[in-house]
Amino acid sequence: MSGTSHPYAIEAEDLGRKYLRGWALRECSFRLPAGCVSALVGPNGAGKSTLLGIAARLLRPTTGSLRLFGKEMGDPAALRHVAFVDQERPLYKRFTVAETLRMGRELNPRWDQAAAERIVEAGKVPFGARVGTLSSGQRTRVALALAFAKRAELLLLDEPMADLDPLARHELSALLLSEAVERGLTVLMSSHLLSELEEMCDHLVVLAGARLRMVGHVDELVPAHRLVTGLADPGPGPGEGAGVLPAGIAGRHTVIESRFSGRQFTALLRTDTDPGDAYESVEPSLEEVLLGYLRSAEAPPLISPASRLSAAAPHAEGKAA
Ligand SMILES: Nc1ncnc2c1ncn2[C@@H]1O[C@H](COP(=O)(O)OP(=O)(O)OP(=O)(O)O)[C@@H](O)[C@H]1O
Repeated sequence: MSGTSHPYAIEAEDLGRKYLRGWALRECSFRLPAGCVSALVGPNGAGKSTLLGIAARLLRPTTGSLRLFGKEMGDPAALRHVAFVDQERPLYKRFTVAETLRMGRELNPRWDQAAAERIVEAGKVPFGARVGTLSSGQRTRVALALAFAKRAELLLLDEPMADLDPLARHELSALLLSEAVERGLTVLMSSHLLSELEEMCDHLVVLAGARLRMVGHVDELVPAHRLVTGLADPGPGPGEGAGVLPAGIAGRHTVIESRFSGRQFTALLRTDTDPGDAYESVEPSLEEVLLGYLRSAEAPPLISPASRLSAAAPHAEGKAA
């Protein structure tokens, strides 16, 4: 069972991190409900590791604040709830696997040695091997064993599956899901493998160009869209392209993305009304929605009502704008 009864694992308010080259993360405000398994998605350089690093308190934000289970980041109690698996898997290379687990046991009062050993054994990683001699997938497994055995309520995982083989991915994602259900564990994991995320995650945080593009439960995000095809209106003049979106589409719905092929258009719309019989309209897949938001930087972001800081919540109401 979760040791905290707070409804939100993460509440980020105007969170930003600036480097000399520019913003790595900017104006990031959202909240992540406790108990969800959330995919952190976005292109290379979008700001995913930066967000995870701030949440793990390895990076200081330049702007804004972040609460973990209602506790401000400066509160040492906040960090007890969190385990982080860094993209680089920083482990002591000279330690053996057994020594690494012993270190975990000594540093963490809620340490679950049996869980750590199970995860290591399932990958046939020798306990006597030095970490520096392990393959990258084996090191990932040891890092995940440390994170799981800490018995944290929030797991922050930076590309946890990237160097695991398909069997290990399957096994460890099943473990994540069962822990999430049994212990009310919250997971925020970055990945580029959408197919893998679709099976595992019930929630999405999408970043592009350092800004939030989409946040919410998959069940809320996908049905808020329609993928519409139909005949385009003629373009404004010769040489201006094949056509434009019909006024009934462009004027009545939020167009996330549109494409033209001959006289046909295909548009991803954010809408709760049917575009009408003149068009063919289907619910898009998660991948179609995600790619639409990632390709169209100018499309307005979608932060679901439950993921907005301004939504009704006893502790957040005072801060809502
Ligand atoms: N220490 C740093 N100094 C300067 N710029 C940095 C630093 N760390 C990150 N950045 C920049 O911040 C931006 C966001 O980087 P970040 O690592 O958060 O992206 P990411 O979404 O995790 O990317 P990837 O999918 O490639 O891992 C990038 O443009 C990156 O170059």
